[in-house]
Amino acid sequence: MKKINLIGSTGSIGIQTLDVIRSHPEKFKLEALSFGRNFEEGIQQIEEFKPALISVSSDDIAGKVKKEMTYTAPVLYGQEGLVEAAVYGDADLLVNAVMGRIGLEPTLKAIEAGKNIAIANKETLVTAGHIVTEMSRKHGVKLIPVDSEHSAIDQCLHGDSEKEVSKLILTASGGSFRDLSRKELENVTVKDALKHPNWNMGAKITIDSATMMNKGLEVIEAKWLFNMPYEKIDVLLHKESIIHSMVEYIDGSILAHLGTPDMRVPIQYALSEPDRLDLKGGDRLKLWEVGALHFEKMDYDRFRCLKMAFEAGRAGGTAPAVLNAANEVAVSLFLEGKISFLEIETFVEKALDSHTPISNPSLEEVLSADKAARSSVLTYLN
Ligand SMILES: NC(=O)C1=CN([C@@H]2O[C@H](COP(=O)(O)OP(=O)(O)OC[C@H]3O[C@@H](n4cnc5c(N)ncnc54)[C@H](OP(=O)(O)O)[C@@H]3O)[C@@H](O)[C@H]2O)C=CC1
Ligand SMILES: CC(=O)[C@@H](O)[C@H](O)COP(=O)(O)O
Ligand SMILES: [Mn+2]
Repeated sequence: MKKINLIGSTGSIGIQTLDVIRSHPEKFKLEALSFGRNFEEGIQQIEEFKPALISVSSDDIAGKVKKEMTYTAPVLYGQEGLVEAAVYGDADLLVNAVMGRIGLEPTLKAIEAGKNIAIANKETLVTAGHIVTEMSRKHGVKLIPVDSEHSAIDQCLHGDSEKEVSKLILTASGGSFRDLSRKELENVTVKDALKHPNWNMGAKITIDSATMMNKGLEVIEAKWLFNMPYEKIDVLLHKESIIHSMVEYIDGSILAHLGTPDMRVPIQYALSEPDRLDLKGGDRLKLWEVGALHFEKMDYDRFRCLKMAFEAGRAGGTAPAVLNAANEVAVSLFLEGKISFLEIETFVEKALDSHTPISNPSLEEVLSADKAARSSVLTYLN
């Protein structure tokens, strides 16, 4: 029986993680659970899974939970509570399904506590990949990808040596606006941006897919998860999201991972690897129904966020933390209707232009670059 701590339980990845746990009660047990503000979803999860520790974003939500729950367990809140939920008890695995850089501290603390990490929270690896990977090596814990592309690559690699790999090929759907020109992007709405063609995900990552920043963050995530130089990471436009990613070997062979766009597949694999379990429910891929798969070379002028992410990744040091922090703030401003879609990339570009990266930064230097980038983006509003 694998014991699991889950942070971000009420989000898209969190809910699907609980679905996997629910469908294999003989394999998985939920120990601790953390969510933010979604009380309705959270209280149902608490009553169903009866975790031994709960954490929420604030004191007022914690009060509501304590009043409503029908058994006794500690209910913590805030950043401290989030960390406590991540490191709780003798869980074997932390599933990090929170959105954004807030996932960094619980990840580091869980690594120190010797927990393997199933990581959906890509912002953590983008912000401080060098620290997270170094600490996981030091403490002998595994970083198991949940992101569909990285799970696909992990499954293709199957432990193969880096030396035999010539390229990791990340596929990109193109997001909600893939067929629009840059001119047409000037007036797109939040509502339209939130309509991803293939995946049903949280709001922030759906906007990241539309700007192609998601793929940029994934390039940096791949660099850290697979210890690959940027020269060996490529992105290919593939509008069907059927091939989740590929690995090209030095002899020219390419291995690809295919499946329906269903995040329960990589989530379940991250929980059970190296074993595979039945996927209960969900469609099987019927290639005769799909008919044809399409591929296009990436246009870096059209998708400038992807270009910026490659540049920030290559610059290294604190640059990826600034890219991520500026993007988190810009996306939330867009979702609040305060800036236009194209201003997301303009704001991120400005934050990167005004930042001089520090190489091999400490955690404090990373967090201070992150904080400064968040404040500077707000000043671009006026
Ligand atoms: N969705 C997907 O299919 C994929 C997502 N990812 C990555 O996984 C991560 C999660 O994405 P997704 O599930 O879409 O995001 P969602 O926005 O759907 O969910 C985010 C979760 O984090 C919780 N949360 C937010 N703030 C806090 C806080 N202060 N304390 C505790 N919990 C908090 C939210 O709680 P609440 O809602 O209760 O406030 C929610 O449970 C992201 O990094 C994303 O890039 C990667 C691949 C695919
Ligand atoms: C499901 C998942 O992993 C997302 O990151 C997805 O890949 C988004 O798709 P695109 O960024 O390719 O549009
Ligand atoms: Mn992905």
